[in-house]
Amino acid sequence: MDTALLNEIPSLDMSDFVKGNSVQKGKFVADLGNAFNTIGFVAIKNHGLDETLRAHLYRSVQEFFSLPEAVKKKYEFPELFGQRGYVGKGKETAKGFKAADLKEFYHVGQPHPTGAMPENIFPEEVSEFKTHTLEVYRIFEETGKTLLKAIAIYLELPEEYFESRVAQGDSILRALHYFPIENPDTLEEGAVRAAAHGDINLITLLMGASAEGLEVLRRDGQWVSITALPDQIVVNVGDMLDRLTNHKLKSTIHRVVNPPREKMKTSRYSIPFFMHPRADMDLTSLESCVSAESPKRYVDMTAGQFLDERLRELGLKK
Ligand SMILES: O=C(O)CCC(=O)C(=O)O
Ligand SMILES: [Fe+2]
Repeated sequence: MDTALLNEIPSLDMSDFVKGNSVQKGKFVADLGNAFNTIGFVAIKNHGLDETLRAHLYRSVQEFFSLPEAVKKKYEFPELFGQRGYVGKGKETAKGFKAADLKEFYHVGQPHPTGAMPENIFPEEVSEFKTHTLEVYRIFEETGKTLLKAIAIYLELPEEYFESRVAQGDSILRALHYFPIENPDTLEEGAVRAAAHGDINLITLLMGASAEGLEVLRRDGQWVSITALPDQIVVNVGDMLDRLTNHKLKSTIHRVVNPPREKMKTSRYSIPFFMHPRADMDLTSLESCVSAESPKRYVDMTAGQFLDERLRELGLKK
């Protein structure tokens, strides 16, 4: 299967890996690796997050973003570099862009941090925000670990390779609100919901959003729209896994475009989970991924050093 130029991302069933026989498991590993080696994105079903919890989480998230600005700002702490709590409109600008993204978001991180990461902050006005976000965090941490096992096998590493590196890692659940665009004529030049970017982390797990808009940059330069079906999540490679594998697994550029004019005044909600390792994980490219045809591309760094660099580029850290 040549997945490089598909109009859609490949769709896989995680139960083939978790409960399947060795043939099904092997096929899952090969398909996942092949997709990550080409388009960098897959859709996954039987991922562990049930529909009721997803709906509840969206309800809590929408309730939070509907609060008055002054209340939301109580949860904004610039000294945490946007790593916990609320990050207001106009605060994050994609690497290499001038106009800030048209979004606001809320970050819930590792409930049991080991390194320098701060404790979580929860809004007291939304009674179930904490339980819903932490429950989804816990589930996606497990789903992420399962997928990293498949990735380890694909890379011919021990299946448990990532386990110690992501244990109590710095993953983040990001609840995003792309607010209504009241007057498209006064938008700053080039301002979009999320400008083209690669994710920082190892892998990203994205449950179905409330509206379309997500696009992925295919290797031939074409933007392809993707929508997760209700029973699927979208999973993509982030820059850290790209570095570790010397670009064998590809962190694919993606963006969220503004809606057509007649839908400008509607909100879009989306909730990605960014699977991060612990800050001390060494991202030096694996020797098996470096060769004469594929020379080493990246400077050696730990995950913590790389995150720090990226937070500065995003304008979240001075
Ligand atoms: O909102 C989406 O669908 C994607 C968001 C995204 O790419 C990100 O926050 O990194
Ligand atoms: Fe992203």
